[in-house]
Amino acid sequence: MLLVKGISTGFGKKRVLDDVGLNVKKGEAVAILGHNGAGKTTLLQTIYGLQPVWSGSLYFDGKSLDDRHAASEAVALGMGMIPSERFVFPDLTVLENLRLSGRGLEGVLREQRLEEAYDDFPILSERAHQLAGSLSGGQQRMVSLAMVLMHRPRLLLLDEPSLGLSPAIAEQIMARVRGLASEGTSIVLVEQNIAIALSVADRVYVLRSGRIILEESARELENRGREKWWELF
Ligand SMILES: Nc1ncnc2c1ncn2[C@@H]1O[C@H](COP(=O)(O)OP(=O)(O)OP(=O)(O)O)[C@@H](O)[C@H]1O
Repeated sequence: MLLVKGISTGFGKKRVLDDVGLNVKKGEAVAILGHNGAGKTTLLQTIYGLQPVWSGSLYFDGKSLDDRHAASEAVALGMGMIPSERFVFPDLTVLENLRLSGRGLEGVLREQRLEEAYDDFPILSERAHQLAGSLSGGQQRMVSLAMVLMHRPRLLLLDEPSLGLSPAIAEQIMARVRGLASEGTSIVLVEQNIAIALSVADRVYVLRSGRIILEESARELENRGREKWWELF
C-alpha cells in the first residue's frame, strides 16, 4: 500500500531524514519508534505531503507520488493523518466538526458515516451539541479520529494517539485502530509508548537521528523483553 524508498528531507539546511525506507502492506499496522527528535513526525508529514522530499521516492497503492503538488491531495488519494497536537475546531460542536470534515461527501453517505462515528464512540453522540473545545483530551482525540474516518482513508497516519490520555481512553482508541487494520486499513503509528505500539503493530521500525536502524516484527521486539527495549534506541 505504501512504499517509501530512500527518502531524505529536512528544514532549511538541516537534514532530518536520511535515506529512510519502509513499506506497509494493506491492512498492516506499522509502528515508528524512536527518541524525541529522531524524525518520526517529520516522516509522517513527508508521507502525507506536508514536507518536501529532497531525494528518494514515495509510492502509494503502486503509484508514484513524485508529481504530487500539495498535502491537500492526500485525502483524495486515500490518506488520513491525525497529528499529535489537538486537532479539532474548538468553537464548533462535535457534530459541526464531523459535518465539516465530511463536506464533499454526498449527503446520505455523510449522515451514514456520522452514525458510524457515533457507533464507534458513543460518547460523541451524547456530546454531539457540545463545543469540541470543552471536551476532555481523550474525547477530542476521538473527535479527531472520527473526523479523519469520515473519508475512510486506506492509509491512516497517527502521531502519538495515546499521548496524555488515561490508559482506559488510550485503549479505547487503540481498539478502534486495531479494528481499522483488521478491516483492511493500513496504519503507520508513531508512538513513544512501546507497549501501546505493540498492542497494535504487526511490525516496527526504529528511527535514530533520521535513519532507520532496525526493522522487525512486533513479536520479535516483544520477545526481547521490556528491559531490552530501551537499549535499541
Ligand atoms: N518546523 C521545523 N523547523 C525546523 N526544525 C524542525 C521543525 N520540525 C522539526 N524540526 C527538527 O527536526 C528534528 C526531528 O523532529 P521530529 O518532530 O520529526 O522528531 P520526532 O521523532 O517526532 O520527535 P518528538 O517525539 O519530540 O515529536 C528535530 O531536531 C526537530 O527540532
